[in-house]
Amino acid sequence: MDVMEKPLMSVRHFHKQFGTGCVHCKAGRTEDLVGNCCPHCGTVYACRDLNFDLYDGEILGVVGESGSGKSTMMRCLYFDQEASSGSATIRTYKDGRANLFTESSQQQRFIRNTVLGMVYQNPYLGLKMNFSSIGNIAEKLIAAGGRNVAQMENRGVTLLDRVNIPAHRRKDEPKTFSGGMQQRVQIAKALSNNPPVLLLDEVTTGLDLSVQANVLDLIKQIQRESGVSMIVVSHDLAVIRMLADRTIVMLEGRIIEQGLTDQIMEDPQHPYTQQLVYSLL
Ligand SMILES: Nc1ncnc2c1ncn2[C@@H]1O[C@H](COP(=O)(O)OP(=O)(O)OP(=O)(O)O)[C@@H](O)[C@H]1O
Repeated sequence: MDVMEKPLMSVRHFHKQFGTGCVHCKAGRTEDLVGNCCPHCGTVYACRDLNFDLYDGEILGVVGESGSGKSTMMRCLYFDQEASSGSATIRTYKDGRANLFTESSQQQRFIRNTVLGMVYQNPYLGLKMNFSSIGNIAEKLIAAGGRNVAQMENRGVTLLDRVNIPAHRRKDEPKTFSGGMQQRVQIAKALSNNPPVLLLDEVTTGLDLSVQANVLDLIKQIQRESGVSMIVVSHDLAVIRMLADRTIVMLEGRIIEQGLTDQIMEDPQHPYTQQLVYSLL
């Protein structure tokens, strides 16, 4: 990555809270909260003033303990939840001039179908379990305006082959697949419209170690071959170390450290990051 290049995606002052806040916590200042929560009104400040960039062809890792706000950030970036404030822009969408968070729901649907791909930890969120695998891919292609059945079928075959789903299982429903296979179908579906940005939220959590390694290898290989930029969330620093060029460390809704993954591994600055890194040794 050239540090002078223009980011593909930029997130600025992104904030997400659950609850309206009260006189004690209105500003969401750290000193008024217990962890990420106001002890007076119970408002949760899940993401606070997050600022980061994603560059072309890079994998950006987001690591942090359970409850640090990682999934909330991903859900807001994919419009599953509404951001409370802040902005997200993507250079390939309206020349990077539109705040994705404030676009109309129709435009957000368009962005989901053409600019972003999402792979959830829970494949039930990303797949229609009663559709065939190839049908899941066709669904996404149709949502983005695809109408030519033969072309969609070809695309589905190519993608399922790409993620190593055997040809004779293309017509099978993902509910009959193993966890690793379901994640691979999700990845194929997320890639179907060649989005410039892929979001992956704890995609290997809960899988056996060998299956996990297989999915991680696939992600790395896809990134190398297609050059798609990715944001990869995991509570597991080992996963992030394996995948990410740069890493963001989150704690209680805030970014406490960010930089090159190698640098963070070799010289963690924040005591929480130090703890994470030392626990790997
Ligand atoms: N719908 C909700 N209503 C209230 N609080 C919520 C809601 N969703 C998430 N939170 C809170 O927001 C904070 C961040 O949760 P989030 O799921 O983003 O964390 P995480 O880092 O992804 O952890 P995990 O990996 O365990 O999901 C937590 O304190 C959580 O309890």
